[in-house]
Amino acid sequence: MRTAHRVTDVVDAETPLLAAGVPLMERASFALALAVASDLRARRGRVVGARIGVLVGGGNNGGDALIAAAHLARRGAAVEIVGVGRAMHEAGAARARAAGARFLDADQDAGELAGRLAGCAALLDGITGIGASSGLRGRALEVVTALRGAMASRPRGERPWVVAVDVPSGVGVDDGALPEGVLPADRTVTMGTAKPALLLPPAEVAAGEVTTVALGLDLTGASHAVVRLEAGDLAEEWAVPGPADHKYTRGVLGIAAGSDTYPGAAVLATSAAVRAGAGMVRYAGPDAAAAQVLTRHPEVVRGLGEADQVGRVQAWLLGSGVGAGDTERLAWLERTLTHAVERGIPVVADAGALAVLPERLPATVLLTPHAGELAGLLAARDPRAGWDRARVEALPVRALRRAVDLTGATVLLKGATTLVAGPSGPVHSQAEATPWLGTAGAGDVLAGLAGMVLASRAGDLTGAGADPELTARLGAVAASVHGRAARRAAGVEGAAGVEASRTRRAPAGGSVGGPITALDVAEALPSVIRDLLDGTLGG
Ligand SMILES: NC(=O)C1=CN([C@@H]2O[C@H](COP(=O)(O)OP(=O)(O)OC[C@H]3O[C@@H](n4cnc5c(N)ncnc54)[C@H](OP(=O)(O)O)[C@@H]3O)[C@@H](O)[C@H]2O)[C@@H](O)CC1
Ligand SMILES: Nc1ncnc2c1ncn2[C@@H]1O[C@H](COP(=O)(O)OP(=O)(O)O)[C@@H](O)[C@H]1O
Ligand SMILES: [K+]
Repeated sequence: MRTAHRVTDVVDAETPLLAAGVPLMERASFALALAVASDLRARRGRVVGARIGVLVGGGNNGGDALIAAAHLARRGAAVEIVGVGRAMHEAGAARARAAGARFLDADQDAGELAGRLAGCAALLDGITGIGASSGLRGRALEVVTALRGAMASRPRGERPWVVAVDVPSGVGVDDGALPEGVLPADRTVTMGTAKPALLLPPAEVAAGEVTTVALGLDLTGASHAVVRLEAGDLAEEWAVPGPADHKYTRGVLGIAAGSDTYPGAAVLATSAAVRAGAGMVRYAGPDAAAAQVLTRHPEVVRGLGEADQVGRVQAWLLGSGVGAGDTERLAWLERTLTHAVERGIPVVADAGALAVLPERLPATVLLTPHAGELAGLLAARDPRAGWDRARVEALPVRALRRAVDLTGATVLLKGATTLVAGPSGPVHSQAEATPWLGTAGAGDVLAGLAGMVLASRAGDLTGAGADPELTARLGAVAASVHGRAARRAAGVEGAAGVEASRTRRAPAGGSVGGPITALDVAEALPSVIRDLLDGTLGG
């Protein structure tokens, strides 16, 4: 599991150590210099003679960069420092100067400065860290903007290797905002613990590979702001049948997906559920879609009539492939959702079901909108806040939290990185998918998979002693398994592929994969789940 902590928690953990004289900045900057040296050795063979540009702001983030610059200069690098803040960490600057680093004229034309920096072997971004709010300004913004332009005009292989100090300067450290003028890093060396922006869209793409420096911070009392589940965590949450289990104890999922207009959604959602190991699927939908489901999956049981006539289920998937004009189906979904909520049955509410939500929902209802659907939901409930798709994409965590507050439900926001949060607990951020997954019907597969995961753990989700944060965690499990199945189907494999998905770059030396259909994703589920449980799945 990868985790990130909020700025206030990091500051609270640093304060007693600093008061006790623990040299946190020494540790941070030494580790930073080591990381830069090791990247330089890997990329160009040696540190000696390498030209390293260092962008320095006025606070301690600049201090980290300056002391690291001193270490690198002592190892023979040709270090060039550019101050872009109103002040400069004095002790750090003195050490860098004493070690032989050169200070470039900070007032020279930004374009000329940028041209010079763009020719460096490596660049350190030490402008701002956790002490600044989102968005660079002033001279810092001017220099970074010019630098981005200068770097973009060079061939990829001739651009400097960019290392961000703690976070890429200018990101929204806690909310993951990515304003204009952030220098995208190849690596971020983060101090003490990862910061939320390093795991959250849209800022995470600017972080590159993340290296965490252990500073000895005591964060045991601090809650995780962001959690990213890894393969071992998924295996722990996955329900594995034992000898005493049978189809009913393994979980029966009711699926009300598909319509005469979109019958395919029924096939995709049921395929995902049965392939992911549902004890049983009861399909409650129109005749034509049911016929297609049963042709493909004879093991599916048809459920007719109202919710209480369909037969017992441990969870429902409602709404995939039901359009806004399908009033009769929508009314049925609304009645079934009410029925399920009254009985404490977990529900995945997807697509059409998002249009018939009651005012308040329990956390055991998992809403699965994409950004457009979430914008619609927020615009309806929070009309004065001006939510639209672009705003949801720019501030996805804020949008997600707002939707949770307004509904009481657990919300899963689909995207290249999928976010899940409930009324309590962290934001889960899963980035295992491949862009090949952006294909029609992929969401129906996720909905069926998520429904099956909830059905298989229904006993833990409801009743006395149930963990109120489990729905969100299981939503994250489904999103991660869905993304991994997409990668397997597309032929993008390995932990390097996970990292490449997150940073939106091609995996080093690996395959970028190829096209897939939504059904391919469902079909890849059994082998991915098997490998997950065998412990052979990386990342
Ligand atoms: N404490 C320690 O010992 C340890 C601290 N550590 C390190 O310290 C970092 C935190 O340092 P911090 O608290 O000094 O704040 P920091 O991130 O440098 O930002 C403040 C500076 O930014 C400037 N600035 C602000 N907004 C801006 C903007 N929009 N655009 C441009 N500039 C802007 C602001 O300028 P001003 O507003 O004064 O003009 C001020 O100069 C942390 O991330 C980690 O790297 C680690 O080494 C562990 C030990
Ligand atoms: N660029 C991307 N990278 C990774 N995953 C993506 C990308 N674009 C979309 N996805 C995933 O594909 C699925 C699309 O779902 P959705 O938008 O509901 O499509 P549909 O309604 O056609 O099923 C979601 O799980 C989403 O996370
Ligand atoms: K920084």
